[in-house]
Amino acid sequence: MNINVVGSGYVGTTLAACLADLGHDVTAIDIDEDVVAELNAGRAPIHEPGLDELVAEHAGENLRATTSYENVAEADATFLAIQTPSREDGSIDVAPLEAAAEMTGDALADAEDDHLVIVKSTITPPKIDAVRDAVAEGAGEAAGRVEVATNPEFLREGTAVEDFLDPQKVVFGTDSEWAGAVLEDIYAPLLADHDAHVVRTDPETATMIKYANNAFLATKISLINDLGNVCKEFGIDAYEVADAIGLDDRIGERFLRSGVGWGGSCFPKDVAAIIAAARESGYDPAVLEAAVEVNDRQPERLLELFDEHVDAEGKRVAVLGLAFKPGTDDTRNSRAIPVIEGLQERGADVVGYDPVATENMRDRFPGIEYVDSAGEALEGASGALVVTDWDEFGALDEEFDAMAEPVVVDGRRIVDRREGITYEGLTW
Ligand SMILES: NC(=O)c1ccc[n+]([C@@H]2O[C@H](COP(=O)([O-])OP(=O)(O)OC[C@H]3O[C@@H](n4cnc5c(N)ncnc54)[C@H](O)[C@@H]3O)[C@@H](O)[C@H]2O)c1
Ligand SMILES: O=c1ccn([C@@H]2O[C@H](COP(=O)(O)OP(=O)(O)O[C@H]3O[C@H](CO)[C@@H](O)[C@H](O)[C@H]3O)[C@@H](O)[C@H]2O)c(=O)[nH]1
Repeated sequence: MNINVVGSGYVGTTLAACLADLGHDVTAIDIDEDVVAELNAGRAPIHEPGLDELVAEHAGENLRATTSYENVAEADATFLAIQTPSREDGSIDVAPLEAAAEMTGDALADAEDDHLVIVKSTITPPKIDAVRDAVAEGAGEAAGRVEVATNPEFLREGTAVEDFLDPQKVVFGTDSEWAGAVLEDIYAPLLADHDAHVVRTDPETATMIKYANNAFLATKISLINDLGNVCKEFGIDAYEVADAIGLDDRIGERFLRSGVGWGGSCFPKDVAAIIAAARESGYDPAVLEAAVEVNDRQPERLLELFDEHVDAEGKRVAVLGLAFKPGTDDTRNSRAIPVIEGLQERGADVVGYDPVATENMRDRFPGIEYVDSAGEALEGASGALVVTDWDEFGALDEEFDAMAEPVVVDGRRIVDRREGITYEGLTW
């Protein structure tokens, strides 16, 4: 099929490259000229394992990028994978998505053929009408049928390609059999090879499934963090407890790693958005509000543990890990942000290290020192705070010997306790 993907960020690039890999003819549209140039040069504009290879394989063949909406109508369907950032009150800002929807609609004004516009972005159920209106405004009385569907995305950063190509479930939110059939056709090459569950529902329910999914997982982590904090009070290892409760398959072993909390572009934004949407409708989701509160407290707890060992004022302090999780260069809502802020408030000279996320963090904190290895960060440091569970931190050993004060406060249980360092885990 001939498919457009509007927006070439984390989701859009993965989607475009994977659809090309499934044999579709894909046009990626982005307003950012640099992103378009990267894609056309055969490089992924973001760091994601396996993505560079897919883009390199398909660019110039069945994957091309452009800043123009001119040929949108030539495709069978257009995915919208545009950012939906948080506003001050936690609700999502759909203005960029609406703008893209309107531009897509404009491009469909003269369309003779039917065209399905598919919202990949994460939006709360009440916002779907805004996208429908924006598309309809542009498309007007197009000769062909133009409809809006939702198809939320469940990929995780760091394993995006793998998750997209081997999903546990795909969710089709459609208003008509025709729209459902278009989505079935798009996903047919993928579903032929994988026994993923296919959930067929209406557009609003589909987006609620996405929010419920993320809210549940984020709350699961906050719950294990809350329990982990209790464990720490009692001198009990929260990981031993988590491993044991995870054996109960009603609980499940995954997403039970306690530590400095959840960050990233999705959990914080999505939990805030569903809370804001619920409140707007008159309901206060108390458990979700508590999940956010626990999450906000974890970085402060990490810093308080650090205070017990080191007076950071005027000292060089290492922050190991800047990305919100390993495997990505994404620093959006990384727990490293409140940790660095807390260290700065304490008057520390912060030195940060991350294998891939330095440049993104530099935009947020241009004034701190960044180094090229964990060893360099530890050299002369009075303490280290571990924020991201990159495997390489687990292999650190004699690097700790070069520290001025060998204190390690580990927010991810990745560093091994060893002789010569004072080791403190957040919940163990
Ligand atoms: N990042 C994830 O892991 C993930 C996973 C599932 C769902 N989501 C959701 O998917 C959506 C996109 O997230 P993302 O992380 O890929 O965002 P992103 O910010 O990385 O990418 C958005 C892209 O859209 C482009 N863009 C903005 N306006 C445009 C326009 N009018 N026309 C063309 N391009 C335009 C931007 O230049 C940017 O490249 C969000 O709603 C997010 O919540 C994200
Ligand atoms: O046991 C755990 C698991 C995760 N995390 C943290 O939780 C955050 C999110 O991790 P993860 O879910 O692996 O990454 P994301 O890429 O943010 O993926 C989530 O958000 C995406 C965007 O909506 C969804 O598509 C995915 O299904 C959902 O897992 C990170 O800060 C992790 O460090 C923990 O603290 N403990």
